[in-house]
Amino acid sequence: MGARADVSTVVAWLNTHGTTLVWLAVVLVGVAVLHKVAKLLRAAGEAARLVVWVVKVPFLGAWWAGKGLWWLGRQARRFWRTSLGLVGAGGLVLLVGAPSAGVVATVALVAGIAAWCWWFAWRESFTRLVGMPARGWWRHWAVYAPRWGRWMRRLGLVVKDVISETSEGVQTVAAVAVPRLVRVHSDPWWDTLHVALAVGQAPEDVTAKISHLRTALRSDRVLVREPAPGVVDIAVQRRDLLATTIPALPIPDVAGDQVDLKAATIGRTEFGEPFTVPLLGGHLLGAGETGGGKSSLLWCPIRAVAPAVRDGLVRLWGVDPKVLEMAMCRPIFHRLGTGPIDAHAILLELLDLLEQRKRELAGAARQVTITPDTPLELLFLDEIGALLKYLGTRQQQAVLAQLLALVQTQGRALGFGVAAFVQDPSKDTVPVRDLFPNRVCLRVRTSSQVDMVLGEGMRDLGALADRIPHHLPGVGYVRSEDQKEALRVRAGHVTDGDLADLVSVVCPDGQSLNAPIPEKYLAAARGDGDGGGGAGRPKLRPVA
Ligand SMILES: Nc1ncnc2c1ncn2[C@@H]1O[C@H](COP(=O)(O)OP(=O)(O)OP(=O)(O)O)[C@@H](O)[C@H]1O
Repeated sequence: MGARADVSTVVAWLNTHGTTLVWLAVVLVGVAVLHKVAKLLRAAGEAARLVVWVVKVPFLGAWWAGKGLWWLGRQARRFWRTSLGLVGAGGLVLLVGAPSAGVVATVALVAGIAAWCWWFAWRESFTRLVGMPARGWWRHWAVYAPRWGRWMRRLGLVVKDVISETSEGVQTVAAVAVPRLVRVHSDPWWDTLHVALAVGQAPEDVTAKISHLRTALRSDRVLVREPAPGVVDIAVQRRDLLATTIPALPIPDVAGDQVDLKAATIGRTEFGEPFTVPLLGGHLLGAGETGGGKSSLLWCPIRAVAPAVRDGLVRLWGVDPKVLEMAMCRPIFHRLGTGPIDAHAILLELLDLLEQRKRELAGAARQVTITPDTPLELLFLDEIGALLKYLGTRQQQAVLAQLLALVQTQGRALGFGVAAFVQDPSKDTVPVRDLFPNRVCLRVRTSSQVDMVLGEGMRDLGALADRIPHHLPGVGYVRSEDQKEALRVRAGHVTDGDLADLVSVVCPDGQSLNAPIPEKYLAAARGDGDGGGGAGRPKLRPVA
């Protein structure tokens, strides 16, 4: 009775839940089937991937091989000398077989002897054709290339392709481009690194790192130039060409009309080239503290044009408040003065000549031709600061500055030039400073004085005139109208003997070219004349 009741209970339960059980079973079987199918598919996928790889590998191999060949081709083209050498050597080995050690040693010995003979007999051509390229190649690969990437990264001279950047500043960088060191040119004094900039860089980025480059390259002097768009030359000084005194250059043994008045050679640049200054068509300002060597900037240009002075194509006018310097060569000066009254009188006379030349040339020419009738009138002002700031009254100084500015602004095309020298180059001392297109900054006291002389930012570009040591008088930096960066230069050292030579060349028969300043101009300068015929020009009161 009890057992029958149990069975009927189970049947009743099954009647109620049978469908559910069937569905459960179906689901379980479904899951099992799916699991099986998934396993089968995975196995098939792996097999398929394998098939894909089997097909892909040859293509990938071909792709990488092609890429490698392309890279090799580019390297072979870039380093064509090395490539040709390797091909030649390889061809030789193929033709005659590998040489024995004895043959290699003999060839090396013969080549060494031949090179030595070449060097001994024709040093210049050997240096140019063998020495410098070999040194450049060696320094490229042994010195610069191994460190190049590291230096560029540390100096921040790389360009990053930033894909994204989080708010915390974390960047995702796809690639880093480093400026390419293309070639190194090397001579005994300088290495010049030709660098191709990366896209995203400007030459100014490199210029801004000059100080850092000096530290990295362990060099006293680094210059950056832009020979072509996207390319910079970084010149690294290895030895200083200006470390030893340069004797005064010989006075040119030529006729006066052969003298180049637009480029008088007065010394040497840091690259061993002639250091020239334009005397016709340009005014020159030389600044430097006491003992800086300003006298060489005075005498070297005069020595350079001495034959033209002798032949009457150049006339020298001088004002020297210190008296001693120019008096050494009084006979070669057309006029020579010492104080503000003399300076004033000389400027009045020059302005009269200038007016006269203006009248003669008006309508006939825009530029004077230098002849004995219309010579180059060169005015030298030693210690212009004394004339414009320290001597005389404020009014006298102001008038002198005004007259000088007139000569400077109107005289260039008419054949009038001014060369002035000063210890303190501030505007306060030399208000006409900006009227000198050519400037030389010898050793100065402060870094700000460098920019005063050479122009804004020139010290940052490497013109460290405030760091010129005391044992290098005559060394300075020059910036002329057509140069962006300042060049380091040294003027020749002019001794008393050289000055005596100068006088004997300019006045061979012993006759002096010097004449006193005409009284009418002196009277005008003192305030008791009519200004030398220069109506309307400012007059000076007598010096107290
Ligand atoms: N180019 C040069 N090379 C080597 N020595 C030089 C050169 N120029 C000048 N000197 C020497 O340096 C010293 C100072 O030179 P210099 O008298 O020209 O200085 P300075 O700038 O005119 O000074 P100051 O303003 O006090 O007259 C002198 O002994 C001179 O012989």
